[in-house]
Amino acid sequence: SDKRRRWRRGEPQPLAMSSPAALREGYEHFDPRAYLRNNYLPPRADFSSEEFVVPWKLRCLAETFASGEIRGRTLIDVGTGPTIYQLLSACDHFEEIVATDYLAVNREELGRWARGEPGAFDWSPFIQHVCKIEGRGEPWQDKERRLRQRLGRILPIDVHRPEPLGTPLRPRADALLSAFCLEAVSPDRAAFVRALAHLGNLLRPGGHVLLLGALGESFYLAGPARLPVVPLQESDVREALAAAGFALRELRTYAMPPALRTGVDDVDGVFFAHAQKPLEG
Ligand SMILES: Nc1ncnc2c1ncn2[C@@H]1O[C@@H](CSCCNC[C@@H]2Cc3ccc([N+](=O)[O-])cc3CN2)[C@@H](O)[C@H]1O
Repeated sequence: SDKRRRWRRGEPQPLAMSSPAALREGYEHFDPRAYLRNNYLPPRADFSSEEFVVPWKLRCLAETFASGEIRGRTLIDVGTGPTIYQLLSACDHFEEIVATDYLAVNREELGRWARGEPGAFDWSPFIQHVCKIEGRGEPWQDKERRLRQRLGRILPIDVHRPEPLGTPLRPRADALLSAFCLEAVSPDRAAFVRALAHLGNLLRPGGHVLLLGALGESFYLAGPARLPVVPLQESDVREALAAAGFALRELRTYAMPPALRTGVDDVDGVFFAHAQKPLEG
């Protein structure tokens, strides 16, 4: 794409902020409610057909956890942001879900939902859809209650640090999930690979990695904030996982339909990767 050619030629990107310091400054203006509105209300939160992006994302996760292979004591979610949809299928298989985010405003938004406080974002359409596709006839309120019970720590994180939590996570997590975070906080592909390698320190050998992310995205809006994103292709994701020492199990991609290209970003598509940290790691 011309975005990529511009990026490859090193031409100045519109509003690109090429350093971690500039990115940090950009995130000072991140508005969680605007971000939720942009991505988790209609038209993107359209559950009427599997061809829409939210059902596609939820199905990737539901199908991956359905086998029961991915389970254990702790799953850590990296760059949770203000969203919990990505944890709905995971929460059946782990005693504790550790949520993390760089911004206090996002950790506070998560806390409001976890405590069932008024004014928290309404995730019930997502919970109802996940219960439907998991096909166990589970009342959505049961799923909501279980995630709230298992959503334990909500911690600050910075993926640019070798120890993203500031101190080593002990015991290390049995699984790690990250949705739309790394490409949105890395100035370039090399930083994306380094961040991915840092996440490896949080995971036990043999642990599973589940990544959801944007393809071909160069910016996104979150209220007053306009954040730069490193545009990734499927091959970049494969190479980054290998470079970070993970063994790829499955990679699926989704092309964003015109109806969902709403101007809140310039996403071309979405990827879902399931990988594993080698046992001898
Ligand atoms: N240094 C850092 N370390 C860790 N987390 C950090 C750091 N800096 C910021 N953060 C944290 O990471 C951020 C995660 S939100 C990033 C948004 N990614 C782009 C956005 C997402 C999205 C969602 C859904 C769909 N779709 O089609 O369904 C498309 C798209 C494409 N646009 C934010 O929570 C920030 O607080």
